[in-house]
Amino acid sequence: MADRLLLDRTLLRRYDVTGPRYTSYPTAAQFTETFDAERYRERVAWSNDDPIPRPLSLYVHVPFCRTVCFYCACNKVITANYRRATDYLARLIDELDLQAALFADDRPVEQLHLGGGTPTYLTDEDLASLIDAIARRFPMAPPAEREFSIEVDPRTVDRERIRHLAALGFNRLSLGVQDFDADVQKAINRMQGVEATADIVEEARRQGFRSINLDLMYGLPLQTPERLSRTLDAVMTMRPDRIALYNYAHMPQMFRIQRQIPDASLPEAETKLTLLVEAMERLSREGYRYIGMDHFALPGDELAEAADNGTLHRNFQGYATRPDLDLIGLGASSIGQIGDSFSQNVRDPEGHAAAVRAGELPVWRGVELTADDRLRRDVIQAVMCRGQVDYAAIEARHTIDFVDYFRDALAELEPLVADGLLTMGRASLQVTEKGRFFLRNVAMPFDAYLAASRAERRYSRVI
Ligand SMILES: C=Cc1c2[nH]c(c1C)Cc1[nH]c(c(CCC(=O)O)c1C)Cc1[nH]c(c(C)c1CCC(=O)O)Cc1[nH]c(c(C)c1C=C)C2
Ligand SMILES: C[C@H]1O[C@@H](n2cnc3c(N)ncnc32)[C@H](O)[C@@H]1O
Ligand code: MET
Ligand code: SF4
Repeated sequence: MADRLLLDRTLLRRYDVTGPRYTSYPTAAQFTETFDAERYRERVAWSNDDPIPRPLSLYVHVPFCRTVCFYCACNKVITANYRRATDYLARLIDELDLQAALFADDRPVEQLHLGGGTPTYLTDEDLASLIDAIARRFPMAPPAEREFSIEVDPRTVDRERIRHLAALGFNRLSLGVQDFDADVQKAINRMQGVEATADIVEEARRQGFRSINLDLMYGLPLQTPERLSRTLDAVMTMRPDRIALYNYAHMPQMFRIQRQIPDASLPEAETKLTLLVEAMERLSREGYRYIGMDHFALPGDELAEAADNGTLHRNFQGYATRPDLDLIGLGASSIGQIGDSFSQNVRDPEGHAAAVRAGELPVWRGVELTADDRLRRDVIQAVMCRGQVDYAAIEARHTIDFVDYFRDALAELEPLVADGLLTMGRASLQVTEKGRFFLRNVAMPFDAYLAASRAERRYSRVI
């Protein structure tokens, strides 16, 4: 790998257009209500009939938080009333009953992810009963084959709680940090000490967690290159296996709470570029590999190895190392993927509760992939995960003539070739070192839905 990052500010400006993040294709914007609970049940039945039963991945959404962070774009409910969590947990168990009845019993749970909101809003006892409820209804893969991860708000846990999470079988952690500067923290309503965070990372290491991720953000109010640099000093003392560095998407018309962040407190476009470039250069100097999009990993981490081996995959959690698990989404707003279909639950906990109480799956919307969707998904995955598209491989899987089918897309990519972001041969296209930072710009011409959704301007910018 090049020891110097080829991040070019001119190119960053030129390619800062709006676009999806391709955690799925089609993206959630293409989900419709014609895909309902009935269709979901049908898809699960088909998936049970596959000759090789696919193992399962479970995502459980826990929407509660004690306090609100002003930047937050997640689906969450801020409450100090723990009864809401108790009630929600009971409804999750109702939903587990409905789901477990659909799946054949030769399909073990190999992956479990608790996300939010704040899963650690739940007490140790309630987290234990949630895991227990899952294990009573689904066969669990043997411990060595399990990947159990949880999003942890460091402000809600201590060393003892980390030991408890390890005892429950969790082997991966993702910690929210964002920025350690006190002024930035005040501006985002998230006070969080370096030492408490470092303690948690240390305890997680001691407990043998396989991978520890820290979430950081750039473009936050009052953030300066100096402040972000000091945050990175602190982060480097912890040396997490993975780092997610998200671009703060400020969309106050869509996320009301962001109105607490005055526009004037946000860094200007040029400063934001400096924040990104300097942070990326720093992470690179510190030995982190750039995986793609917002993700970095230390060499040794499974994500970095998958990137090297070309076995990386993209899913709703970002990048992943395993393909071909069927994903069951549980809880409000969660997304599932069964074979060639996606589905999403209703967004609000009340709607979720009403459905499962009535004995109905809380499916809100979804999509079944057409042959064209599957083809384009394959190409977009190749771009996002390997930075390379081998035409013959795609042709073999989808019986098309690549150059003929994607004539328009390839023409749209010509300017990117001219800018040195990719090379195009007769048999393949290849993203260059310089182009790695613009994966979604390379993927976008292959997206058949983009023209329409772009008109609605619903996506955040690349930088
Ligand atoms: C972990 C929580 C997050 C979820 N999404 C995001 C976070 C941090 C980030 C995010 N999601 C959206 C945007 C804006 C535009 C973009 O980059 O695509 C950002 C920064 C899209 C979005 N998320 C929700 C809504 C209503 C929208 C806009 C409409 C759309 O594009 O479909 C709410 C929402 N976010 C998350 C979930 C599970 C959820 C509820 C359905 C996760
Ligand atoms: C799950 C992670 O998503 C990130 N996150 C939360 N809200 C936003 C936003 N508006 N823009 C970008 N990233 C965000 C935080 O880093 C959090 O830890
Ligand atoms: N709520 C947790 C935190 O902020 C996890 C990331 S945000 C969904 O730390
Ligand atoms: S960032 Fe995490 S803790 Fe903060 S409001 Fe969003 S979900 Fe809750």
